Amino acid sequence: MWDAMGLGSGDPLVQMRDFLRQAGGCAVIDGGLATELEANGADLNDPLWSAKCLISSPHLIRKVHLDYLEAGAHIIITSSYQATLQGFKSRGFSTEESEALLRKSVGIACEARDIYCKGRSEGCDNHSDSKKPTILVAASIGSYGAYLADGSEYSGDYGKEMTLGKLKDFHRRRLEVLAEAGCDLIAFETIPNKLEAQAYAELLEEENIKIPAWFSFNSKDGVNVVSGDSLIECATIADSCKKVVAIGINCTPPRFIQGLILSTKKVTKKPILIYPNSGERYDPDKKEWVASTGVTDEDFVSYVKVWREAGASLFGGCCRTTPNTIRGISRVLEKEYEDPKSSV
Ligand SMILES: C[S+](C)CC[C@H](N)C(=O)O
Ligand SMILES: N[C@@H](CCS)C(=O)O
Ligand SMILES: [Zn+2]
Repeated sequence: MWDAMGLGSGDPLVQMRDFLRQAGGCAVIDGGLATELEANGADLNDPLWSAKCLISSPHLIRKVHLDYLEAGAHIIITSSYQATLQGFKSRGFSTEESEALLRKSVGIACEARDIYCKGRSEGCDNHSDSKKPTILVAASIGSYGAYLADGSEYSGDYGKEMTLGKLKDFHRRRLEVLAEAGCDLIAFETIPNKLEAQAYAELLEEENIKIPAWFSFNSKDGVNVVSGDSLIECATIADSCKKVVAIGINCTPPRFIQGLILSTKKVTKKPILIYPNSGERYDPDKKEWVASTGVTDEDFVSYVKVWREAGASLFGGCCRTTPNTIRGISRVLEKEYEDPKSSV
C-alpha cells in the first residue's frame, strides 16, 4: 500500500492518510536514535554525533532500529540526522564515500525492517491494503545547525551571512542522494527557523523529489519555533508544499506539545506528527544531557491521549526517549482502538 514513488502516480497526502487508516487511525514513530545508540555503548562526543556510528558501528544502528520495531514503531528514522556530505568530507572521505555513507543509513534501516518482518509470523505488508502493519523508513535530514555540531538547532541562529540560497546549496545533494536511496519518506527534523523551512520546500520542488516528506519543527517556548520565528508561518510554508504529507514538532519538551499542536492545526489539515524529547536539557559543549530535568516514561506516555485529542495522528519520541517509551505509546494507542467509545 505504500508506493515510495507515490508522487509519480498519485496524491502523496492520500497515500499518507491511507497508511494512517491502515495503522488504525494513528501511527507510531520510533524514539531517540542517537541517545539510544549511547545507551547501547556508543560514544557520540564527535562533530558527526550519531552519524559517527555509520562509520564505526553500523551494527548498533541496526540493533536500535530493531528495538524500536519490536516496541511497536511503524516508522523508523534513519541515522542521517547529522550525516552530511560536508561533514564527511571534512573527515577525509571522498564525495563517493560520503554519498555511500548517506545511502548506508537508509540501507541499515531497510535491513532492520526486513529482519523484523521476516521474524514475524504474520510478516509485514508494504504493498497492499491488509491488516498487517506497513513499516516505513524515513530518511532523516537534520538542519544546518545540526551540522554545526554546537547545538545550533536549538537556537536557529545561523548569523546574518546566511541566505536562502546558501541553505539550499548546503542541503541539495544530500536530499537527492537520500531520496534515491530507497526510503519511503524524507523526515526534515528539528527545523529551527523559517528560512530553513523555505529552503526545504523550494528544494523539494526544484529537484522534483519523488519521495513524500514531513516537516518537523522544534520549540523552546511552546509558541514559536526555537529561533523565535512564528510556528504558524513555518507550518504554513509546509502546508503550501504539495510534497509535504505531515507537519509537526519534535525534540521539544512534552509540556509544550499540546499548545503547539493546536497552533499547527490552525493552518493545516495535513496529518500532524509529534515526537517530543524527554524534556531534559542538552549541554552542547559537553555533548551531554542534563539528567533528571525531564519527565518519566509514564508521564510522557500519559500525555499521548491529550496530544491525540488536540489533533495529532503520528506519535513517537525524540532525544532521550527509549524503546520503553515507544512501547508505552503503542499500548496506549492500541487500547484506544480496542474501545471505539474512547477514540476521538
Ligand atoms: C538534537 S542535538 C542533541 C544533536 C547534537 C548536536 N547537533 C551536537 O552535535 O551537539
Ligand atoms: N532522529 C534524530 C533526531 C535528533 S533531534 C535522533 O533521534 O537522533
Ligand atoms: Zn532530538
